[in-house]
Amino acid sequence: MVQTCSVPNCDSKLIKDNGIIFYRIPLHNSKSFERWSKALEIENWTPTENCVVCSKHFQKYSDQTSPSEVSFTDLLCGSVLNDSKRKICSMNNNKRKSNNLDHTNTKRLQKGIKKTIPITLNKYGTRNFEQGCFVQTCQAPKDLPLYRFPYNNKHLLHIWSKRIGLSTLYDLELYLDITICKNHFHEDCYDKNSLQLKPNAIPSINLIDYLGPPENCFSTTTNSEEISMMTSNGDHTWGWLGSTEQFGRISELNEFIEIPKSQLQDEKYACFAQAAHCFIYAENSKKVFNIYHPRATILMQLRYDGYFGFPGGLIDANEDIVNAVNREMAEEINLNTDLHSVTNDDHVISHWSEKKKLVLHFYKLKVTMAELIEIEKRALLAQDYGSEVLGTVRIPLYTLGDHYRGFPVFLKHNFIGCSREQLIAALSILNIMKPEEIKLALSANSINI
Ligand SMILES: O=c1[nH]cnc2c1ncn2[C@H]1C[C@H](O)[C@@H](COP(=O)(O)OP(=O)(O)O)O1
Repeated sequence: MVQTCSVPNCDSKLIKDNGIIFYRIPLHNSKSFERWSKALEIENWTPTENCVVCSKHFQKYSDQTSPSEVSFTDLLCGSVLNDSKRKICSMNNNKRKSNNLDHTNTKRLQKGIKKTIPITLNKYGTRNFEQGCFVQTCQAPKDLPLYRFPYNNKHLLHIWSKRIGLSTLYDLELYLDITICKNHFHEDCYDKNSLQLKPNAIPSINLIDYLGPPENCFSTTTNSEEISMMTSNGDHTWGWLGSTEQFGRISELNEFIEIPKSQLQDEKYACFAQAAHCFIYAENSKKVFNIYHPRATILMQLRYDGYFGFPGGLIDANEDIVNAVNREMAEEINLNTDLHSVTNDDHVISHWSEKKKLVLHFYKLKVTMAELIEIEKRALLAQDYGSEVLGTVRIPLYTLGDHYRGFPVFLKHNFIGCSREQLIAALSILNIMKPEEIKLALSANSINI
């Protein structure tokens, strides 16, 4: 059956070389969809995924020639409307009503967590998606055209995913909510006039996880190994999950640099993603096994990706840093923030990574030993316990007689982001350990035992 334009009384047909371009209806963006319906003066419209609108209904394209291959699934229609030069006929710029975006799916994808999550539906009964570029380090202007993920082509989808730093293929429905902007595609990838993506185009520019030539912007081969990794339910991803997510990748040596306190407000850091974490600790003089001086009791956590880290997380847009770290602690360890919360005065240190385009702030929260035990107990009931957080742990701050087991062994684990640097800095700044003790622990070697 030949695809026809969905607008009543329009008989345009999707036929190669007839000069008409077809656009998918933005079903997943309630704001755009509302504007389209109004502009096309169609009431009670319930189009399906296959419905399209032809270029006759767009001012710019009304008398232009389409590219010979029309791929109407690639260009996100909302972005056409966002561009003031290309407005849909008779469209008026109504004030936008806020819609009910569900950020959870995107966050899960960024984390690498495979989960079945309820999707919010907008008033049309279709899915909302978070408009914007999914590449976490993208600094391109927000109004660039956005492209949907090629979720009808698993091979291509897998390559897109890997190029933008998702190490595995997730539930296809999660990809429906996310888009990548034009900033990541070589100019050969799209038609200069229509901005439609060409078949097999893949992102190759301004990507943290792809450093190859930008010309490598079309998928040409079918790699059977890659295909065997593809799954729509994530069951065969063991060994891959969370291994290379952009922010979560293991850091390179000296990748994180301390930001002097006087420079924390610098414009330079404002465009980076920001996260804040917290060092919860209590003074403790009770000897371990009646032998070892514990110095203090400090909580870290085993994360879903196998790394150790501190409670905390990414700061949402327009969210205050201190509010963010308190919110994250409530989510991750069920901290009662009415009793315990950090303030600006609890700031310990901040770092940044130019490569990850990430700024990491670190705060302290001092409690009594009795309170710390309560915090540990409450953590088992946290919303994120068993998924993002696999448990809180105390750090062994003593060293056994072999000069290796204890704190030196703990430091040999894998730590997320700059949490190892944060731990070492806090121990020293808060006078929990002497610099020479820390140095000794860092240089201790298993050959001694
Ligand atoms: O404890 C930490 N110390 C320093 N950096 C950290 C720590 N934990 C995570 N990170 C880095 C690397 C992460 O990918 C980002 C985001 O943090 P995360 O806690 O995973 O964020 P959400 O809970 O997903 O918001 O910060």
